[in-house]
Amino acid sequence: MRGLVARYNNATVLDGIDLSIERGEIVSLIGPSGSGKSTLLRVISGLLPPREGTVSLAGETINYADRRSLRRSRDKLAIVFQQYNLFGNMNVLRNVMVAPVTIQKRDKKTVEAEARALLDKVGLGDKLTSYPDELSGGQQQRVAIARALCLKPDILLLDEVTSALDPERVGEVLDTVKMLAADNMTLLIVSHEMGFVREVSHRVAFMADGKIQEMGPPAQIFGAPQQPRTQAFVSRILGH
Ligand SMILES: Nc1ncnc2c1ncn2[C@@H]1O[C@H](COP(=O)(O)OP(=O)(O)OP(=O)(O)O)[C@@H](O)[C@H]1O
Repeated sequence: MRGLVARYNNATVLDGIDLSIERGEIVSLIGPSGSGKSTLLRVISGLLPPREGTVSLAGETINYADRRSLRRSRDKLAIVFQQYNLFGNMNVLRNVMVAPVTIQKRDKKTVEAEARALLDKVGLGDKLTSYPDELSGGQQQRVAIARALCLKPDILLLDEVTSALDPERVGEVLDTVKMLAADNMTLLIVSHEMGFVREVSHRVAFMADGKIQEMGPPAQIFGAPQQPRTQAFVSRILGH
């Protein structure tokens, strides 16, 4: 990402974001409420077109005004939201299979085998025929993660995936993400779970006022932050 600027109406929410992520790298965005973390994920995934700047994925600059370019980028990146947005009228297996089969036009049998394997992996192999409203929030979120992975993205964007969960359900979803990390998945994570961020990230970016104020390995950001604003933020959260 280079020089990314985003605005809602006239309010500048991203104010020149430069960030590059290597294949297999796990980068987390932290920062105060309203600093633009979720907006950055929305811009990357094409939900909010950038006003300025560029995003390139595996060497190709995404043209957000061009549907074909956007389609190609959507084959390479997937996003999981705080609200899992599963299709209520489809069972778990169908939820995971529908986009690869209908949008990516992949072979149904192959997709089904992959979907079953992914659901097994996230611990839901016995829930294939359940409907979303028969599952807990944590289980639904794990289905949403399996659904995103079934698209075979190069990078997975995770937007506060545990924020809507009861505290006792947070751990199971974080464990699922840790499993992806162990598989060398490329991840861009927005999370308020600082212990998790510290454990799983290769680099952490501290955002405030629509800018990356400081970026470094977790040991730097949490242990020896360089910028006064990072210091203030970290000492406030560690104080809690
Ligand atoms: N749809 C929208 N319309 C107008 N303004 C918006 C919209 N979504 C977000 N904003 C504003 O953009 C700014 C950044 O919001 P964003 O959700 O990216 O912050 P965040 O860092 O993810 O915050 P949080 O940690 O609370 O989720 C905020 O000031 C917010 O009020």
